[in-house]
Amino acid sequence: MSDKKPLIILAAGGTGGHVFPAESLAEQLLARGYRLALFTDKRGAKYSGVLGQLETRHISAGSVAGRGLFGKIRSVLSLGLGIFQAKRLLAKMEPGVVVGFGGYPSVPTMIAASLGGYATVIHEQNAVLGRANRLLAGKVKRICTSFATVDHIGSENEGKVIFTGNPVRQAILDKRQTPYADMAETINILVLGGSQGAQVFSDILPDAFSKLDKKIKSRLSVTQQCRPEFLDATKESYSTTGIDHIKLDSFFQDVPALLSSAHLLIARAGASTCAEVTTVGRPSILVPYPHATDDHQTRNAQNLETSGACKLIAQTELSADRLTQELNNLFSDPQILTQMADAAYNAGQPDAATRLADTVEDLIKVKE
Ligand SMILES: CC(=O)N[C@H]1[C@@H](OP(=O)(O)OP(=O)(O)OC[C@H]2O[C@@H](n3ccc(=O)[nH]c3=O)[C@H](O)[C@@H]2O)O[C@H](CO)[C@@H](O)[C@@H]1O
Repeated sequence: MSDKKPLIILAAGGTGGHVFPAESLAEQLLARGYRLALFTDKRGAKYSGVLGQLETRHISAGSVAGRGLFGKIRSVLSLGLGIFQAKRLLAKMEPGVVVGFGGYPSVPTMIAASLGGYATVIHEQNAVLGRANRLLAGKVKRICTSFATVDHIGSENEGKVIFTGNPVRQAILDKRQTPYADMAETINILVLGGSQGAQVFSDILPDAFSKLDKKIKSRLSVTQQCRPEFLDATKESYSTTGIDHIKLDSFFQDVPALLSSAHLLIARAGASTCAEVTTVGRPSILVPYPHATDDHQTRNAQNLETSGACKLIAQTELSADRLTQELNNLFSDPQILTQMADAAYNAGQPDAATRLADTVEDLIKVKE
């Protein structure tokens, strides 16, 4: 048998949520001496970081849920072409394992890989199996999950499930060592709305903060991500609140540092946000984006709520008064926040990338 380690193919593309875990796994596998290739669609052609350095093949892909009859026909044709392209490439490249990260760009490669009898793994970032992964679950060898409980896996697939967690970037992992800070003077509140920002936080938070008990309000320092089109209006709303320390931006580059110094995170419940707040171990109020596919953000947040790490407030129940009440309660007894911070830390999965890499490696060993 040759000493050369087998090639591993990563099938990923689309939004950051599907691409970040692929990046973390790539770093782990390269460090273990594996050769890697990336199969992605045209939109994923230009990745920075480690994925950008991999041998890359473009595979035709189309959303299975294409719109209208014409859209559906085009999607099916793109998918068919993608399966054909992937099948030929796989036969030529002979990978040891093929790993998919959800999203439609991964589907043709994963279908071709399972039809070809290759060892296959999918990783799911949310607490509900996404549509693409649902299509693949019955066909692959392993299903790696980011949460302890995940919907729509199907009882027939339970035996393949490995709870690895959702890998986060190294800068977030580095902050896991920083203890939750005492609120001696300033209370740092960080507000994040996912990668796009969330209008609801611009609409409600200035009012909610302005009504807080005076003793709490005078100590507040708020760092809030806003959608770019609401930056000016949000600034205006804060101008009458009497809160001196307000920092607004449409996207913060230093989330690891901001999260680490936060006493409370108020955020949407996207997969990476949930993974990051638990890795660092900070308490949170999560308001799931109500239109996420299959309401997966609510299920993500429920997983954290069950472990005592967050307070979940549905957007339909979110009002300035409700939030003021929650915040007054939380900040009047800092022990609650400390307990939530501990619970978040305990729910964190800092070894997610390692466990994902172990799962891939184990499949190679099984094959040998
Ligand atoms: C609206 C929507 O459907 N969002 C989905 C999208 O996540 P979406 O990308 O919206 O949200 P996530 O929470 O997964 O990721 C946000 C990322 O942006 C970073 N960040 C955020 C704000 C900022 O100012 N700076 C910054 O760096 C966060 O640290 C995090 O790493 O894909 C996820 C994974 O499938 C899903 O769980 C989400 O439901």
